Amino acid sequence: MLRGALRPVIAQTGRHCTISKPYSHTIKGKEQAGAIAASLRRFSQAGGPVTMIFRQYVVVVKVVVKVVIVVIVVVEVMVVMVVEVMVVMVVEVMVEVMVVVMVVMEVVVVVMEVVVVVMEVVVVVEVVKLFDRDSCTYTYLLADPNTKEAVLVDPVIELAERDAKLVKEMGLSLKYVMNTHVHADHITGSGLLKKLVPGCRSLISQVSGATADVHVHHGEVVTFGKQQLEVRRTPGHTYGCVTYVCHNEKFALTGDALLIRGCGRTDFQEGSSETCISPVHSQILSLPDTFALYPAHDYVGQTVTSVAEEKTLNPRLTKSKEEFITIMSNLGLAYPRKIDVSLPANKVCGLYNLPEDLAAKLADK
Ligand SMILES: N[C@@H](CCC(=O)N[C@@H](CSS)C(=O)NCC(=O)O)C(=O)O
Repeated sequence: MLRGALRPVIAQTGRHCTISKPYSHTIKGKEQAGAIAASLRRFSQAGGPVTMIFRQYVVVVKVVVKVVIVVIVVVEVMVVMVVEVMVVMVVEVMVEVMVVVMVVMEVVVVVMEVVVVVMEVVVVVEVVKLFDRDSCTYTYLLADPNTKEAVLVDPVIELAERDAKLVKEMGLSLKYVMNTHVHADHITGSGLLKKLVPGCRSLISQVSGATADVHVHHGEVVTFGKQQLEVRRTPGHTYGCVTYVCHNEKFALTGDALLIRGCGRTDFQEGSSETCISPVHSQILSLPDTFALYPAHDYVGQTVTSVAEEKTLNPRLTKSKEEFITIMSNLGLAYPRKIDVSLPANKVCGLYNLPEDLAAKLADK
């Protein structure tokens, strides 16, 4: 279609024909254009002043169109190439990033696996509970399974051989034989165990006033293998009472300062109901609720409690100081049967003024 292509035809008055306005026609194809051109040519030869420039005009338009098409094709090809190159580069970068992320994740997984294995191997403390039916005393054997180093807390002299046998059977290296306080109801096994298990050392708080190889103070840490027990003063039952806290494994050995649903009596050995309740709250019941609490005695068969339980259910320690003092002055407990032999013996790790059978046992070793 070449609509308007003849507009520039110049029309002037001729001899045979007058074209009074610009010729405007739609030409379809070369044949029609040729026919019109021929008729105009005849008209011109007849004297009509016609200038035919439409052919050139069509040629120019065709060339321009072809150039434009070529340019479009070239641009199209270039754009496709550039896009392809960019897509390839982006995909390559994404693949590389994903590879790096996967490598990092694998490293993190390996590190976490190592941490879990190390924690399993290092952090666990074996707690073995031993019981003396006569005095209702709990003795605790704590061991680091990694290094095999162990400590024995609150042993009873009559059962020292049982404890020494267990230590040997378990292949443990007994570092300390220790007490939470100077006991009034039984003679400690510390002295005899030092003989039965050579190399172990006796340990008690400085403020207890008892002799021992090692004296500890409030805030100090007792170590065995990779394990630690923090020493916390909890006076009240006796002046020298301490609690041993194992933060790693979230438990505490409370001695007689806190018993399950009760607490140690305060009517002898510099005991004091006035000073008892405050340290029990600040040093034991201030631990996280989930901490397990292991007492030195239980008279009704209970074995373990927790901070949460005792904070809410202990019938003595949940009371006000005044109510607590009243309760403690009315316990009506009988004087401990063995107090007269226990106290002097325990002042020297169970090595003084022993009953005949125990003295003989000790002499044999
Ligand atoms: N009957 C026992 C002694 C019982 C006793 O008095 N236990 C003490 C801890 S050992 S000194 C205690 O504090 N008890 C508190 C309680 O509420 O029971 C014996 O004769 O050995």
